Amino acid sequence: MNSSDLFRKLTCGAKFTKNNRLPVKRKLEKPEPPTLPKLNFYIKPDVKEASDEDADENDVKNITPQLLPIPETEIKSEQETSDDSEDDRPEGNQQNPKEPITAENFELLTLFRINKLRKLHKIHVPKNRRNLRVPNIIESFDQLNTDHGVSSQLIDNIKECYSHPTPVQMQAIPVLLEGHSLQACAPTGSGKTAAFLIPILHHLKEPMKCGFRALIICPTRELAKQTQRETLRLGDGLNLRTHVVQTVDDPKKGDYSSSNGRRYDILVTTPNRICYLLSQNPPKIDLSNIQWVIIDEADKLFEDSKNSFRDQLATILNACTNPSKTLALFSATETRDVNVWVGRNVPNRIRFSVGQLNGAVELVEQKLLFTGSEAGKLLAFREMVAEGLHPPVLVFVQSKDRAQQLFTELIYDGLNVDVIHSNRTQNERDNVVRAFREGKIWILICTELMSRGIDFKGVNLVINYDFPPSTISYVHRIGRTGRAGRPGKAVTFFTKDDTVNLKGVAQLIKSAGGEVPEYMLQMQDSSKRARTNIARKAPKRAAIRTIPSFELQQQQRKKRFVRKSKGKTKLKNNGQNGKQN
Ligand SMILES: Nc1ncnc2c1ncn2[C@@H]1O[C@H](COP(=O)(O)OP(=O)(O)OP(=O)(O)O)[C@@H](O)[C@H]1O
Repeated sequence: MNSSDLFRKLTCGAKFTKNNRLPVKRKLEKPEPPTLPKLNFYIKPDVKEASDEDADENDVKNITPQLLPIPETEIKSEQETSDDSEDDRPEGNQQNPKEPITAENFELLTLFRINKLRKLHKIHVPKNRRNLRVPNIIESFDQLNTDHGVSSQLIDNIKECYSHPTPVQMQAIPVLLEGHSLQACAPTGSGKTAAFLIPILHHLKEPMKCGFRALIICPTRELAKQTQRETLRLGDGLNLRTHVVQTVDDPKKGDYSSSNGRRYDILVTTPNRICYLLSQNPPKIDLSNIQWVIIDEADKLFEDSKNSFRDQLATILNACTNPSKTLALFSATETRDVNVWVGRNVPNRIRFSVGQLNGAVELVEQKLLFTGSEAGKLLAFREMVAEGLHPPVLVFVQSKDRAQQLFTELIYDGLNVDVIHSNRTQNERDNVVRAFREGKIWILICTELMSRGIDFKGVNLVINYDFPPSTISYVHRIGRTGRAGRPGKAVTFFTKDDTVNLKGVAQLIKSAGGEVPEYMLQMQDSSKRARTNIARKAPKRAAIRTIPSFELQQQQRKKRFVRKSKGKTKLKNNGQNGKQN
C-alpha cells in the first residue's frame, strides 16, 4: 500500500473543504527533513593515522589533499572533554540532525569544520578584540582560484614548486588576499615566505611602471636575496620586477626616485639601506605607491637595534603615504617587543600562530654535548668528523674572530670548509652562500648572521660550537635544518660557561620530544638579568686552536711556576710585614 492508498483509507468519509484541504495536503507533501550532510573532515597525512595530538603542521610533504570524515565519536568526545571546545565551536551550533539546512546553519557548519581543521594543523587564532572575521583557511592551492580568483598562471607557478599549502600558508594567504593586516608566527622552515609572496603577486598582477608597490624588509641582505629568488620562482611569467638594493652610494644605481625606480614593482631590502635612501635630500626613493609592507623575521629586527628599528620603521611607514597599505609581520618566534609595537600601531591586524609558540622544530633530532673546555670542543668536533659527518653541515660560533679561528683549524684538517661573517665583503659572502648551496662547500662556519631565515636545501646537521646567546637564537639556529618536512640533526656543545641558558634549551628539546638528562631540567632558573647580559655580550672563551701537547705541558708548567712564585712573594711580604710589626 502506497501513501495515497493509506491516505484514502484513513480519511474515508471525511469531507474536504477549500479551507481544510490545503493544510492536509501540505502536511502530506512536506518532504522528510533532510539529515545534515557530514561536513566534518580532516586532511589525512599519508604516513600515519592523524589525530589532534600527533598531527604535525610541519609535515609539509606528507599532507595529501584527501579529505576523510572525522569519526563522530572523536568529535563527540572532543566536544565533551576539550577545555577549549567553546573556542572551536561557533556559537549556537547545537544543530539537530533533523533540522533542515538553512544558509545560517550551513555557515556555522563550515565554520565548525574550518575550526576543526585549524586545530588539526595547530593553527591557533586568538579571539581578536575588534571582532574581525578571520577568513577561512584554504586546503589546497586550487581553492585560491575558486574562492579568491587567483589567476591560473600564478596557481600553476605555485604548483610547480609545491603540492599542498603548509599550515601557515593555509591561514595567512586568505587573510592577506582579503587585504587584512597580519601578525603571524610559525615554525622555522614552514613556508612563511610563500605565505606572503603569493598574495602580493596576486594583488600586484602585472607591471604598472609606477614604482615600488610592495616592500619586504628583512634583517640581512642574504635573506633579501633569497626572498627575491623565491619571488622570481613564484612570479614566473607575471613580468613583475623585484629588486634588492645593492648599492646605495653609487649616484646612478643608488637613485630610485627617477625612472630607475619606476621600473620595479617589489622592493626587498634591509632597513638600513632603505633608511639611507630616504634620508637623502631629496630622498632617493619614492615609496608613495607602496600597498604592501612585509616585515620578515620581525622579532629579530625589533630585538637587533631595539629603539632604532622602531624609528627606522616609523620613517619607512611615513614615507609609504598610500593610506590603504597593508602591513604584515612574520616570524618563527614572538617577543613582547613586537607584540607591544603591533598592538599600538596595527590594532586592526589579524593574529595567528602555528604550533607551540617559540618552540623548536620537532623534526630535528637534538642533542646537548658537554665538552668540558674549549679544547674539548675542538676534540669533539674532530671526533664527529672521524665518525663521519653527513654534509651539508652548518657550524655556529659566537663571533667573527672565532669563526676565523675555527676555519683556520679545520682547513688544516683538509676539510671542505668555508666561513661567512660580516667582515667578509659582500661579494665573498655571496660566493660562499652560492658555493654552499651548490654543494661545493660541505661545512660552513657562520655567526648569528646566518641564523635567521636562510634556507639552505637539505642541511643535515647544525652544530652549535658555541652555545647560542638565547633560547630564541637556539630555535632559529637549529631551524636551518629540519625544513619543509625534512628531518635534521642538531648538536650543541656546552661547557660550564653556558649554564645561563642551558635549562631553557633543555626544556625546548624536551618539549620537542627529545631526551635530556633530568638534572638539566632540575637546574635553578637563571635570572632575567643574567639572560639579558649573556644575550648582549657573549662569554669570554679561550681561542679556538689546537694546542700541541708539548706546548700544553709548557703552559701548565708556566702556570704552576707563576702560582708558586706568587705564593713565595706573598710569604715574603707577610714575613717582612711581621718583622715590621
Ligand atoms: N607548500 C609547501 N610545500 C613544500 N615546501 C614548501 C612549501 N612552501 C614552502 N616550502 C619550502 O620550505 C622551505 C622553507 O620555506 P621558508 O624559507 O619560507 O620557511 P620560513 O618559514 O620562512 O623559515 P624561517 O623561519 O627559517 O625563515 C623552502 O625550501 C620552501 O621552498
